[in-house]
Amino acid sequence: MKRVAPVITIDGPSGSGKGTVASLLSMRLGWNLLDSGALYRLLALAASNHGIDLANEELLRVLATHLDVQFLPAEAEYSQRIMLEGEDVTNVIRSEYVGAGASQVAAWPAVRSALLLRQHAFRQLPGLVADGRDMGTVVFPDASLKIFLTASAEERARRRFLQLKESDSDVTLGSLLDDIRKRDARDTQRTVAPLKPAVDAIQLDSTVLSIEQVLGRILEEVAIRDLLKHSGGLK
Ligand SMILES: Nc1ncnc2c1ncn2[C@@H]1O[C@H](COP(=O)(O)OP(=O)(O)O)[C@@H](O)[C@H]1O
Ligand SMILES: Nc1ccn([C@H]2C[C@H](O)[C@@H](COP(=O)(O)OP(=O)(O)O)O2)c(=O)n1
Repeated sequence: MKRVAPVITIDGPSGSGKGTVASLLSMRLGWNLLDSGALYRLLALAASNHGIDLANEELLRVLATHLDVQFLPAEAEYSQRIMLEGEDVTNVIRSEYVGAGASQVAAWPAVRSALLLRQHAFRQLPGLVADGRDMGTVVFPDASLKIFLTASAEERARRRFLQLKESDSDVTLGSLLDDIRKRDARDTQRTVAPLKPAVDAIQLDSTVLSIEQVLGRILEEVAIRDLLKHSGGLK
């Protein structure tokens, strides 16, 4: 019988550390990585490039279906290179402007359905680490391990500020806290696939935990579930 690849999901609000931890975890396990938020970010950027209104659900659905994207394996320590229509947009899609657009396009049911198959295609042996908002609730409800990662809004804004201040001299801590609160509200209150912990998720508050401590907690759960039994141990 064909073995189905196991999945670990990491969901949570912006700045909780999902992307960093998912990327490190996928490298430690030697598993594939799905940064689902990048898909929504790419769609928002493509819409802006093609002059498509973020309120036009039908045009966004068509764009999502035909989105020309590539995720190239990490060359640097922990980042994939992300291409849109042949152009490297790895850094461009990380701006708060694109993040806010992503949160808007992500509220449309037709957009979410159009991106579902693409997300399932990342599920390949030996396993997948998937991060986002609805990985454990909607996209991979049968995941072997589900983590819901949080941190206080103030700590998440502080992290984002440290991350963005080098490349964007306009950002302030106050404006980022405001953006984070707006995005939290939109992502948790939408009708389809809202941000919420799966009933079987382990909740981790990273406010006072380091990245290594969060990774350590997740690796403990991986060991408890014996998730590496087919893939030859940690890298
Ligand atoms: N536990 C942590 N403690 C301190 N900084 C963190 C922690 N987790 C992540 N960070 C930093 O916070 C920023 C946002 O993390 P990221 O992984 O992009 O979050 P998310 O994907 O949840 O939005 C990054 O600069 C990252 O290095
Ligand atoms: N599985 C997902 C992933 C992201 N989204 C939406 C909601 C988020 O505000 C945007 C951007 O997601 P992303 O994970 O890249 O954002 P953060 O790194 O957490 O700030 O996309 C979603 O609706 N479902």
